[in-house]
Amino acid sequence: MLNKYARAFFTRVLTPFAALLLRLGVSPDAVTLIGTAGVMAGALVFFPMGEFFWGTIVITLFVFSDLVDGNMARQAGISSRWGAFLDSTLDRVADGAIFAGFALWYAGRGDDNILCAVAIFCLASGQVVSYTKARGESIGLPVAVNGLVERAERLVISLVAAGLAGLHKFGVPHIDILLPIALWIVAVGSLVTLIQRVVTVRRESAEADAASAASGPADR
Ligand SMILES: CCCCCCCC/C=C\CCCCCCCC(=O)OC[C@H](COP(=O)(O)O[C@@H]1[C@H](O)[C@H](OP(=O)(O)O)[C@@H](O)[C@H](O)[C@H]1O)OC(=O)CCCCCCC/C=C\CCCCCCCC
Ligand SMILES: Nc1ccn([C@@H]2O[C@H](COP(=O)(O)O)[C@@H](O)[C@H]2O)c(=O)n1
Ligand SMILES: [Mg+2]
Ligand SMILES: [Mg+2]
Repeated sequence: MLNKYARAFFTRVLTPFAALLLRLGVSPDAVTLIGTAGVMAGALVFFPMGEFFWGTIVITLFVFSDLVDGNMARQAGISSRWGAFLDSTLDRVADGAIFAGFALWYAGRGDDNILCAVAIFCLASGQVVSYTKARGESIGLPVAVNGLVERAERLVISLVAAGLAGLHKFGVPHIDILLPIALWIVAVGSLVTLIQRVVTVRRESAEADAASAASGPADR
């Protein structure tokens, strides 16, 4: 949903910045790599220490690089298969670091085995949700469904909650409850999304197999 409705807005806002980076000689690949490194540092340095406010600030500074890199590539007319591969692959790395950061907190000083497990479930299910689309498309299916909770939703729900939960350290009472709530929402939402995508791929592959059986040998 966010990908559909918010992308156009962010494209307008980020286009001048993307143009500036191109004029400075920065490449889209460099933005992809630096953005991922920044997200990883924010998540894996701050979250395991329970510094959710500062971790979220650092991650937010870098996570928008994922919208800037493609914008730069399109403006410069240098969108490439390699760029698409690098972008998607490093998305998985960045997402893994964010939910690993939460899991490490709950495995350590956060001391909550259930929330640690929920964070690990968010990590794994998010990766599988993205994989369903990538694998479905690689076998020639349209995978014409995005589902309830795509990557943008996973990030916005968990990062907004983490940033606000971090205000607990500044004296805001009870606000830390937002992070567990967000993790549960992302976990359940990712499971629903996974089921939506698997059902779609199952239907599309049955249709494609039936069509190729009618016209010749199956191509798998
Ligand atoms: C005192 C208050 C303190 C609180 C501090 C809060 C600070 C702000 C907190 C959070 C901000 C979070 C922003 C997160 C922005 C995410 C942007 C982003 O990178 O989105 C990526 C997304 C997808 O990009 P791609 O097409 O490159 O990726 C594809 C995708 O990953 C597919 O995965 P799948 O969906 O299938 O699982 C893969 O299949 C594919 O391979 C891959 O290529 O981009 C978008 O979706 C574009 C839309 C972005 C919308 C961002 C909205 C941000 C909105 C609000 C944030 C600010 C809110 C502030 C609230 C403050 C509260 C007080
Ligand atoms: N280093 C890069 C990064 C991205 N691309 C191209 O942009 C597409 C992704 O667009 P986003 O707005 O989601 O970043 C991607 O599929 C590539 O075509 C690139 O070429 N090089
Ligand atoms: Mg990108
Ligand atoms: Mg991306």
